[in-house]
Amino acid sequence: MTTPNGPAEPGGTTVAAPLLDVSGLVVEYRRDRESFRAVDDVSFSVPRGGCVAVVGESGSGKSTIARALVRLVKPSAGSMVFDGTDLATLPERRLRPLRHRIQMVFQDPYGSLDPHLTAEQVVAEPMAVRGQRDASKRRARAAALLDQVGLPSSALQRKPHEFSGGQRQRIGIARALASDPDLLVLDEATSALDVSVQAQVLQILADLRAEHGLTYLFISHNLGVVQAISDEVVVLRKGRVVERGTTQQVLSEPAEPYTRRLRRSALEPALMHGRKPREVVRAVAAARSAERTGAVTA
Ligand SMILES: Nc1ncnc2c1ncn2[C@@H]1O[C@H](COP(=O)(O)OP(=O)(O)OP(=O)(O)O)[C@@H](O)[C@H]1O
Repeated sequence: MTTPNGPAEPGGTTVAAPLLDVSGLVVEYRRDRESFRAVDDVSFSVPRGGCVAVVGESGSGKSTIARALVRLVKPSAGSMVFDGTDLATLPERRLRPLRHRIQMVFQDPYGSLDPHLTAEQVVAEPMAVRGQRDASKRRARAAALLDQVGLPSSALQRKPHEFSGGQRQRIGIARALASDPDLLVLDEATSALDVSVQAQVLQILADLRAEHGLTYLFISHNLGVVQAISDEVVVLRKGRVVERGTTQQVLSEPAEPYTRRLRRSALEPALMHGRKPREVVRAVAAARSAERTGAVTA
């Protein structure tokens, strides 16, 4: 028997269906007239309100999974069931009403913000697209969202080039929230930021998740950052999942040599459980700096 939330277990308890269930996903690109599998039989699921990280070296297929989810590329096999609907095979016209529910936040906020619009207009735009005709309501909500990501009201009339990288990323997050998404796909969303700013943005993301019950798919090559934000980790290598589990388990006792290598490059001293995002990110920075200067870290 199933319920709207998922199958009922014997004894009457309900197992909540994941918000996103990716199964046997294959994405191929054409290269030199041949087909190349960038994502090869990948399966994982993201619980409602959870944060699952996809980690792996450059070229392992992380962004391709994100692109497939918003159908910038079409999978050649497998399913991506989002809240009961398989996005992999859905015709475009049926996909359209779902699009606002999955929002991407990219690495380079500058490239994705219209330079001619003010911060307020950038954040208000998705509301107009979704049919909010009342400009004063759009403006009020944009101001509230920018406030939630820690930008002052004096920021409302400024244009993207007048902001720092971290502030621009906050605007990108506020804009994503303006669509009322269920799932945020964060593709290296903090990678371009310096460490203390990265910590602030991670803290904002953690707070927003707690407050709004948002669900995150967090794509990153940085295990320190992943440890700060995610509950579960999927480790990708050459398009295939090599390991998965809770963040604590995978990062503290990686089963695969590949994951151990990734972990070493993220610097083990920084892997300290139970710490707040900003503490972990600072520890990563301190360890990196110590490594550069040859100092020994505890
Ligand atoms: N449009 C494309 N056409 C052909 N090959 C592509 C295309 N986009 C990505 N690839 C290849 O697919 C593989 C996976 O790329 P992808 O960008 O998903 O990796 P990634 O793990 O996100 O890497 P990075 O961390 O460097 O962004 C790589 O070998 C890449 O060169």
